[in-house]
Amino acid sequence: MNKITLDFVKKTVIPRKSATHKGNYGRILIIGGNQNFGGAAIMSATAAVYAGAGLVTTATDPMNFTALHARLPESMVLDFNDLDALSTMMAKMDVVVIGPGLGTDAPSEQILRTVLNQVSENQSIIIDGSAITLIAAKKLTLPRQGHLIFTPHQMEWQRLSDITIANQTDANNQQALQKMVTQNKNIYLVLKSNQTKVYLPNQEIWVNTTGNPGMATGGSGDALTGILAAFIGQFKPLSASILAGVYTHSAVADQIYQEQYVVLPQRLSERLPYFMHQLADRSNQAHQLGFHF
Ligand SMILES: NC(=O)C1=CN([C@@H]2O[C@H](COP(=O)(O)OP(=O)(O)OC[C@H]3O[C@@H](n4cnc5c(N)ncnc54)[C@H](O)[C@@H]3O)[C@@H](O)[C@H]2O)[C@@H](O)CC1
Ligand SMILES: Nc1ncnc2c1ncn2[C@@H]1O[C@H](COP(=O)(O)OP(=O)(O)O)[C@@H](O)[C@H]1O
Ligand SMILES: [Mg+2]
Repeated sequence: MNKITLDFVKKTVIPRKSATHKGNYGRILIIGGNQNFGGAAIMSATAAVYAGAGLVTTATDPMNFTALHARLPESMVLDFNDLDALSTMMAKMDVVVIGPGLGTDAPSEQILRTVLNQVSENQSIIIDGSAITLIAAKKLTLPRQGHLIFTPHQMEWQRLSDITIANQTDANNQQALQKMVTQNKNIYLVLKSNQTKVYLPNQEIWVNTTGNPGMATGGSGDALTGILAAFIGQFKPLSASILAGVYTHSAVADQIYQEQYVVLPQRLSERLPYFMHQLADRSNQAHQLGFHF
């Protein structure tokens, strides 16, 4: 089993080049946040912005526009009920997150179907939360094109794979993935738990080495989706960006957990730019990230 370590992550999160602009660091679309779960979309978008995404647009229920603008003016907004506008926007995006707080009612399903139908070859789609629950419940067909990154927690993976949590062994999980590969051969599985594992299309399995129970609070997974989107939009190759994102999310949480009983996702996002600065700091030969601020 491969372990995601700090040295590995430092090879992926590299210093920025001078002759670049926001268009070089990923156009990200976050789709989620219905009238009950607006916070999920806001936490995902916040993490994406703080993890360095070049441009972030949040497609959500208009009820959330004011809160989102007030908390995160860096994000543009779109009414996710306007399916034509959503389709047009999808076509311009490098990375799409669908699911945080999307909900599972009929309008949510229409939004998800619209998005799955629009995925193009070079896009990466992070499929989380309600989107996973809906794909499982409605047996939706996966897009043939694009890179699909599923980020279920164990219960969501149970719904999608039909494997009970107790039986989610590597062998069983790989078998379920093989069935999904008949629909799309570029499927990545980030199976979240107290010991998150990442299953790559080349059959490698990577286990995360960071994380703590302070993260067991609503919104931690929403923040992960934003970090993954931002990393995929900025760094290469795709597999390394996913692994680095998983590590960074929990490594920042570990720093907070040294001082705080619970790791609030908003606090986690605030620290991302500091942590990434340290990761990319080539003068820091000691490879130590035990700083406090
Ligand atoms: N502030 C917000 O707006 C929030 C919205 N959320 C959204 O709410 C929707 C429903 O997601 P939920 O995950 O809350 O509900 P789910 O019903 O999908 O899953 C939660 C259930 O799974 C069980 N479970 C078993 N193993 C687990 C594991 N390893 N990690 C987490 N749960 C595990 C839990 O005990 C619980 O019964 C999603 O769209 C999600 O994005 C959540 O992210 C919470 C915060
Ligand atoms: N006890 C724990 N130890 C380590 N990581 C945890 C623990 N509990 C939760 N996490 C992490 O927090 C995140 C929770 O994701 P998720 O359940 O989707 O949250 P939400 O949907 O509320 O945002 C995952 O990244 C998971 O690995
Ligand atoms: Mg979740």
